[in-house]
Amino acid sequence: MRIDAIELHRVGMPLVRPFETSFGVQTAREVLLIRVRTDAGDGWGECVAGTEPFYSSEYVDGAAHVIEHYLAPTLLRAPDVTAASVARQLGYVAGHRMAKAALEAAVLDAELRAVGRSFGEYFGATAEWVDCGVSVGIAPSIDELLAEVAGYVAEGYKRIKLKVKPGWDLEPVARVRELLGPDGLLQVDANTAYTLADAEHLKRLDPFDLLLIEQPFDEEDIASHAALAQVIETPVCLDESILSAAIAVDAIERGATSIVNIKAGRVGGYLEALRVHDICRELSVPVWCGGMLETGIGRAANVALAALPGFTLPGDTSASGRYFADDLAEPFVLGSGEHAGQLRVPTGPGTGVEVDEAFVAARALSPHRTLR
Ligand SMILES: O=C(O)CCC(=O)N[C@@H](C(=O)O)c1ccccc1
Repeated sequence: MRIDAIELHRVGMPLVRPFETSFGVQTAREVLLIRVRTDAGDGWGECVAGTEPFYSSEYVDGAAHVIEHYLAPTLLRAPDVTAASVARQLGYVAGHRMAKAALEAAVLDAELRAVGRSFGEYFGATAEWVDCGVSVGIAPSIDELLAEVAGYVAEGYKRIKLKVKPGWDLEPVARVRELLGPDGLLQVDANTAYTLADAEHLKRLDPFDLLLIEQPFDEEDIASHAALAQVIETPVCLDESILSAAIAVDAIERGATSIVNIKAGRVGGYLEALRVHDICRELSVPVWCGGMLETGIGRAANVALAALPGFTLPGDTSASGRYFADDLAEPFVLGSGEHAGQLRVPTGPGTGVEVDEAFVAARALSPHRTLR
């Protein structure tokens, strides 16, 4: 395809409730959306970089800058661009995986819409519905945490993930385990808030039969995660550390992770996410789909990804209403009956969602940029 223009849209989306993690509190998403205009039609992609460089080194202003000054000009100059060529064409720029992923996703959306294929069909999805978990932030009090969790259980979510940090871990986990009962699926996410010195403390989570403990240590400290895995029963799962399929293999082979959280934006795009899925499947390592508070664009793509056979654990593919009162596309709503706690995999061309351009314009934080 020839890319004629690349649009950058900055949209403000308030969260239905504050979302607190070990690295801060979010009350809104400032999301960068990409629309590519090609000779085969348009496509939308979503950049998962947050407003601040706290989850990773990427942040939305940086992503917009590197797209405007490096990545978009390269694709606009190229005589032919396909989703499969984007990573190679942009490889001369180091890092900036979330920015690259947004462009690749937009190109993939345009490419697949042009031939009437869905993301799910292109990825090799084997399910029509995916099991959904939900991520629960650090709460002002235990009672407020329990009320929020009870609400999600009532909505049918298949798995609860609690954000933890030093001082907010054992008691919240104990109380939520009590609320869920012994069979409820429960896991925790530390977002690098601990160090190996906390190993004995983290071992005290073992009696609560957690599915996993996610990213307890610094994203570059693979060795400490391997050491922790030797002393605790709870399986260790990496998120921030896993930037590519190659790093996933290294972490798995070093015993640092026995379950992998896959986020397309973190690894540079959905095509690399497929490679992570495939290598984890070969190594018999379960994966699940992480979330970055995506709008309907990224949420649709994540649900399609989560429909692959290696995604055997419920992911953070929650209903749109978990985060947003209104979304830029038809909201994702949990199924009922036999599909309780599940989201249906979109079957329309590309992501399968139609972006409400009036919504995007109305929520624009600044005039959109059109690069040619
Ligand atoms: O369900 C979601 O989309 C959010 C899931 C979630 O907890 N995401 C966390 C994470 O550390 O994985 C996150 C949120 C915002 C920004 C970065 C990371």
